Amino acid sequence: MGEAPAFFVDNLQNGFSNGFGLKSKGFETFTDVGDKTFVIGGANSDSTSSVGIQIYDKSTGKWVIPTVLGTKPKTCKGHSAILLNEDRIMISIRGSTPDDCIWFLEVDTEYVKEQKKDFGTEVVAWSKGVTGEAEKPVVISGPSGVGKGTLINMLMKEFPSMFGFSVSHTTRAPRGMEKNGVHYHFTERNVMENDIKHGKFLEFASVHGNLYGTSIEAVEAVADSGKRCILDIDVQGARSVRASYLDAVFIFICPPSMRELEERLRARGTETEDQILKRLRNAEAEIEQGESSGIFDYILYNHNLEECYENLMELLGLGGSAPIKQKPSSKVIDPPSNHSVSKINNKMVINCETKEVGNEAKNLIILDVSSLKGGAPGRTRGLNIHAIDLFSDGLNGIRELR
Ligand SMILES: Nc1ncnc2c1ncn2[C@@H]1O[C@H](COP(=O)(O)OP(=O)(O)OP(=O)(O)O)[C@@H](O)[C@H]1O
Ligand SMILES: Nc1nc2c(ncn2[C@@H]2O[C@H](COP(=O)(O)O)[C@@H](O)[C@H]2O)c(=O)[nH]1
Repeated sequence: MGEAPAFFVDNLQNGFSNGFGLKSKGFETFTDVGDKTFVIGGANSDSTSSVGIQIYDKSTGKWVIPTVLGTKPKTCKGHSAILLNEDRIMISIRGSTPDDCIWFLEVDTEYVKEQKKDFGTEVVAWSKGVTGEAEKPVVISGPSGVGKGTLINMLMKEFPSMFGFSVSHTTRAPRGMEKNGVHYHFTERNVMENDIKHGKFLEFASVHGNLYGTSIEAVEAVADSGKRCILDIDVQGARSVRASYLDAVFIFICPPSMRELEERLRARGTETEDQILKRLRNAEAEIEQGESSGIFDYILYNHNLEECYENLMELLGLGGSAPIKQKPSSKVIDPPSNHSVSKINNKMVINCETKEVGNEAKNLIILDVSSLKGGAPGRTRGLNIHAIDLFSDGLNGIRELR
């Protein structure tokens, strides 16, 4: 398979000779993939934002700074790197928090290949490794004023440990009671457009004259918390999500009539007359698409709120006695700063040695990577983690971490 060895570069100081003519700022790893060497850490990092990446192309003898996509790890005080399946590098971050220590840098996955075509540059993409799998997100769409927010609030109130809301970005101004980061991330248009350009959004659309969008991070953060993600987005957004990597359930909420919709919008009292008229004009096209476009798995009619809520719960498998959701156990994996990594078939072995007076202990963390799912630009899920404690007198115990 031509696996590259795990490299460790400890305590490198400025200006060390690394054989590449690369000025080191410390903590780089070098991973060969074909005729490219991926240098991770130090040299290209701007010290505050993230771990830097440079590529040395052996066939041309040139350095390339790639376009870097996905959620990036924060600057770290060292890491180890090992190549997985010739298309991604697994990185374990030293001395990191338990839920932040395994990362993947995709260098030749399908996603990266596609992005290379779009950008016309070298591209690499980060994703964070997490254990377990996420439940299918639920996309809820429907015309403005139909009652989407009301239904979602009821669901979140009744099942707070089960559902989490995907907080969208928008360029519209906050309404009276709306809080930044809770109801929306209220954003300047140029900032949002720049983030869209850099691939941070799962979908976005111009809705009633403002820009709205779901960031990849908003959806993944809910899944990370062990909850099922709910998205409240318009029909254009639902179409984009349908075409994306995200496997979701799509529900369209329909009003009993246009007249009733108008009454609800007016009674809510949050829009100006012009805005109400604009929303009502858009509603007609949205209802037509919601009912006929094939985007949606289910249509719910919100005539009577309680009935509609019952039907929504039924669809989500919460009818009758709802299952009690157990929070997934926290993933206790926290490699110390002096760990090393090696690869045996589909298992990554992180070797964490601790030397105390009179007691030499070896702690092996085994990462089974045979069932990885997802990946950049979201998360790499399905890591399976076990820890083995070896003491000087031999095998002491195996702890199942999940
Ligand atoms: N079945 C119903 N019968 C009567 N009023 C309802 C019903 N469902 C919701 N409403 C009311 O209609 C108004 C609009 O509801 P809501 O704000 O939830 O709509 P929305 O679809 O989230 O709108 P937007 O897309 O603009 O955010 C609210 O005042 C809400 O209380
Ligand atoms: N495509 C997206 N549509 C979104 C998103 N967040 C909200 N919305 C939709 O916008 C309208 C108006 O919302 P309002 O809060 O201004 O009343 C509504 O239909 C929402 O569903 C998003 O991230 N993407």
